[in-house]
Amino acid sequence: MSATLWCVVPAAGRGTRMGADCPKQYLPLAGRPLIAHTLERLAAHPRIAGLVVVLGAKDEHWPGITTLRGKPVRTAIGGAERSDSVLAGLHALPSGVDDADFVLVHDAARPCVRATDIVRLIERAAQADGGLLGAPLRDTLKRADEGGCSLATEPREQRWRAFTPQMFRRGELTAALRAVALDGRPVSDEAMAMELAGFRPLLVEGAEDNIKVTTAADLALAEFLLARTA
Ligand SMILES: Nc1ccn([C@@H]2O[C@H](COP(=O)(O)OP(=O)(O)OP(=O)(O)O)[C@@H](O)[C@H]2O)c(=O)n1
Ligand SMILES: C[C@](O)(CO)[C@H](O)COP(=O)(O)O
Repeated sequence: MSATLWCVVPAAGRGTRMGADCPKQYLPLAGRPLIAHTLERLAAHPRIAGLVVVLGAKDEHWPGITTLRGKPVRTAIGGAERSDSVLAGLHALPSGVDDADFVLVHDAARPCVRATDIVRLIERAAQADGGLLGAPLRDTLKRADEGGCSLATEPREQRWRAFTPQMFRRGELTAALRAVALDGRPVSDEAMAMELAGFRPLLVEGAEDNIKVTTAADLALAEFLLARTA
């Protein structure tokens, strides 16, 4: 396996759940746009060769960088769904990234990812069909009715929360995402597309502070977490 991998960074979302006046990946966080923290962490990682950042079609915030920490930064234009954006990012990888090469996919909205978790994912998922960072559910899980009342308690055994990065071979992931796009089947992460294609991605436990910034409350938590690992 190559010593370094390229990373596709889906950053074409609108951040509707955040309810801000700009896409959440450009909101200020500890004095810089949220996306800057994520890209900095990825570009600084010794196992990452370069980045493909997937932008919204009318993204007026992107600063137009082409290198970061001496690593190449390419861009692509995303689509309506996150999976469309990831597929666009895979197409924008350099020709030197073969179909058999592993690539990483990491949400722009996850700025707190730990370098050690990325290493563990790369080392372990390369021994499998690829894999993803995640954490076993540790809280009781409830199924709610429309009124917000608890209907039942769901089993939490063998239930994990999926994070990113997720890591798969370029060719296999591209084919899996193309297949679900053709079927019009929504997938919420790369691993779901790979599962549907018959693969069994390895779940690699990572730190639960690898949060996805989705609502305003997450911004304050992300700021606290970034300060801890500054
Ligand atoms: N069509 C899309 C949708 C999402 N994303 C990216 O995928 C990551 C995770 O998605 P999410 O947290 O859902 O971001 P948004 O789609 O922007 O949020 P919302 O669902 O609240 O609009 C984010 O970095 C987002 O920018 C993307 O590249 N293309
Ligand atoms: C990919 C992901 O971050 C794994 O938890 C998640 O599925 C993204 O979902 P979203 O609804 O696009 O935020």
